Amino acid sequence: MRTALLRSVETALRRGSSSSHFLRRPFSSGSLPDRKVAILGAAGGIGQPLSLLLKLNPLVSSLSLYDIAGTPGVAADVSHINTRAEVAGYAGEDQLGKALEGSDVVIIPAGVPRKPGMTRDDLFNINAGIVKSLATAIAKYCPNALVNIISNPVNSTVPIAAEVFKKAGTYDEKKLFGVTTLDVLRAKTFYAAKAKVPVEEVNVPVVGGHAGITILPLFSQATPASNSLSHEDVKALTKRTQDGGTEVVEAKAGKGSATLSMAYAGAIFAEACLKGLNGVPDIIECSFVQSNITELPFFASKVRLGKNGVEEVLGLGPLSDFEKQGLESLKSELKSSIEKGIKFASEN
Ligand SMILES: NC(=O)c1ccc[n+]([C@@H]2O[C@H](COP(=O)([O-])OP(=O)(O)OC[C@H]3O[C@@H](n4cnc5c(N)ncnc54)[C@H](O)[C@@H]3O)[C@@H](O)[C@H]2O)c1
Ligand SMILES: O=C(O)C[C@H](O)C(=O)O
Repeated sequence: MRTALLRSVETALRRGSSSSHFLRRPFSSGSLPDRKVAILGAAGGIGQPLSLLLKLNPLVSSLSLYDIAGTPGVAADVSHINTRAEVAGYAGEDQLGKALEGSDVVIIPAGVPRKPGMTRDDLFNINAGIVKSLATAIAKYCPNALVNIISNPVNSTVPIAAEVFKKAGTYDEKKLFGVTTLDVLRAKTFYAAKAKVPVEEVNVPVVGGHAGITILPLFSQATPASNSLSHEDVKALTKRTQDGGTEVVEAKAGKGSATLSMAYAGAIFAEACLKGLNGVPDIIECSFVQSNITELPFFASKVRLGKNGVEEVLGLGPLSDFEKQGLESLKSELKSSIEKGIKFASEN
């Protein structure tokens, strides 16, 4: 019974990952290297299911769960699952250093989520300070870790972390990522339903940023290609992908934003980082990173992950006229969100 359940979870997880090795070996770690993953905000709506998914991942040997409160309970709970990762819970700022020391990957889902009617930028006033203080601790305790930022507004929180690391003298642009994987999952899911193709075979790059029109799915590059989609269909799919987060926020009616799908997306992206660190070739995911593929200093696109983090930021590829227009329209909002983050980090 347990085996059958685990098998179906593994199969689902494997299908979701474009790099397709998710949880292939749930119980045997073989000769896998030791890898410590820290989750900051681990007691939250995303943090808890993300902790569970990483506890199931054989690439993780040590799972460090940090939050301002509640993590001893989450850690005790997931630690009873009989998989490789040793779990430790840390609560409160005085334990943050211990939580971070020796981490290979740090994932940050700490901070407040949206309520209906809010934009992601409305979270800036609270979350900017949270990300800044967590980035300061990362610079001190695990400056070589790959950092995966989930906390919104991602278009600003990633530049904030970059500034903090620059000030601390630890910045390595290859190691800082804004997690945009959920945009990709949404684009894949919505496209598969409309184009009537098997969802597990679909790939769609999503570029730009992570808020409203800055989220730009490139359906002209979707595979398998579909010639049954009209221009109106592509416009509607684009809009639904851009509004995917809001769809969940409204459905949750004040109880927060995407948590379960985000945990899954975060687990896929963290696994891609771990595989890259472990030397697995051809690991490609979309992420919001320092970039020179446009004139903007940070931009989401496909990136190749490797032993040092970002090995290569891949270009946009051929765009349809509609996508070219979308790209031009997103630039001013994305630019000002990036500048807002940089300004905050340099003034505070
Ligand atoms: N990148 C994305 O695609 C994406 C998707 C969904 C949600 N998000 C964002 O993720 C964030 C978290 O969402 P959630 O639903 O899990 O929220 P939540 O309120 O359920 O959980 C947030 C957790 O962060 C903790 N926290 C607050 N300050 C902290 C600090 N200084 N150090 C450590 N932990 C701290 C809280 O105690 C809480 O447990 C939000 O900003 C949300 O907008 C991003
Ligand atoms: O929409 C939100 O506020 C959360 C997240 O950014 C998402 O895309 O689900």
